Amino acid sequence: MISVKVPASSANLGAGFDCMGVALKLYNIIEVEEIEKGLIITSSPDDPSIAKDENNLVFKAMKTVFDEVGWYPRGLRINLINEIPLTRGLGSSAACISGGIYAANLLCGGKLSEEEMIYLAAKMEGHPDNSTPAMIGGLVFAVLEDKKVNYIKFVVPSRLKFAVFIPDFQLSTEYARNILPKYIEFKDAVFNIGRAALFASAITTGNYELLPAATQDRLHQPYRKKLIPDFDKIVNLALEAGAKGAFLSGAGPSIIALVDENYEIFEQNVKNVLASIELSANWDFMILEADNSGATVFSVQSTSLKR
Ligand SMILES: Nc1ncnc2c1ncn2[C@@H]1O[C@H](COP(=O)(O)OP(=O)(O)OP(=O)(O)O)[C@@H](O)[C@H]1O
Ligand SMILES: N[C@@H](CCO)C(=O)O
Repeated sequence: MISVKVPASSANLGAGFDCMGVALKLYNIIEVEEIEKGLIITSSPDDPSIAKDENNLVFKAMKTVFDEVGWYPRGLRINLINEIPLTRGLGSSAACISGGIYAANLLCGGKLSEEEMIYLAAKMEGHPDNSTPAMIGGLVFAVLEDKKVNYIKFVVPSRLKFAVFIPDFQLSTEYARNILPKYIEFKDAVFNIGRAALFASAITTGNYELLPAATQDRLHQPYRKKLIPDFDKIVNLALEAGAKGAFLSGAGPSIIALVDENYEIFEQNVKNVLASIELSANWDFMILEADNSGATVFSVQSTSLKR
């Protein structure tokens, strides 16, 4: 059996719609083994929305690898241990896709290179901003091209923390993409490219004072925040508590605030305010660090049946 650990991820990071994302220290574990025949999928916690047949996202991701390399297991057992909340903007689908591809590649003897796995994952997800950090960790700037992903990985220092606000409702990426406009104004495109460039420079040089300006966005948040009634309240409380920027995580509904080494004061301030204000949803709150490793194997027993 092969056990793979794959991190959550937060995409967009403000202005970097579909091209910036960071892996976070919150994990799903994917255990896979070849069996004589059939497909057995188990999951804990067991969520009824997780398919237990060929429609399961981890299985689908594994199958893209088998199709690519032309090797198929006789049968397959998959066990999923899920820590990443589903459909909350924390890269649960990318973790399934990148983790599934990574595990399948191990099962078939490592026929694909890292670049090939990164490309397959981004193609399956449709954009590379969650799948690439889920695969290789770190904060990633990535663009999906015809046959490859062009990307740069930045190793995030532990000084930078990610305060994550997770509401008790789901918002599917598909729905949150469908409500975006087909066209945007030229000035809004200019607004975002300047901030995305500023974000890349600020984050890689450690100039965190620029982050509040660099995390502004006009491409997706103005539309998506209508689906998240508490959005402005959460962003404002995070900024007032000392965050260096706060924005929608991926397609939402979770919100992420960037915090530096003073995070303990920030955490206390946020907890006090969250307990005292009226919100329309219940919000979980946790402070995470970036994961700089991505998908990793943490146990390999006998991998496949003897042929
Ligand atoms: N552990 C899991 N096992 C199987 N399928 C999963 C699992 N986690 C997520 N999925 C699938 O992915 C879907 C959620 O993907 P979606 O892209 O909508 O949200 P997300 O990936 O959590 O958020 P975002 O892409 O904004 O970060 C679920 O409806 C389910 O089909
Ligand atoms: N960039 C993607 C991330 C969610 O998967 C979006 O915002 O729709």
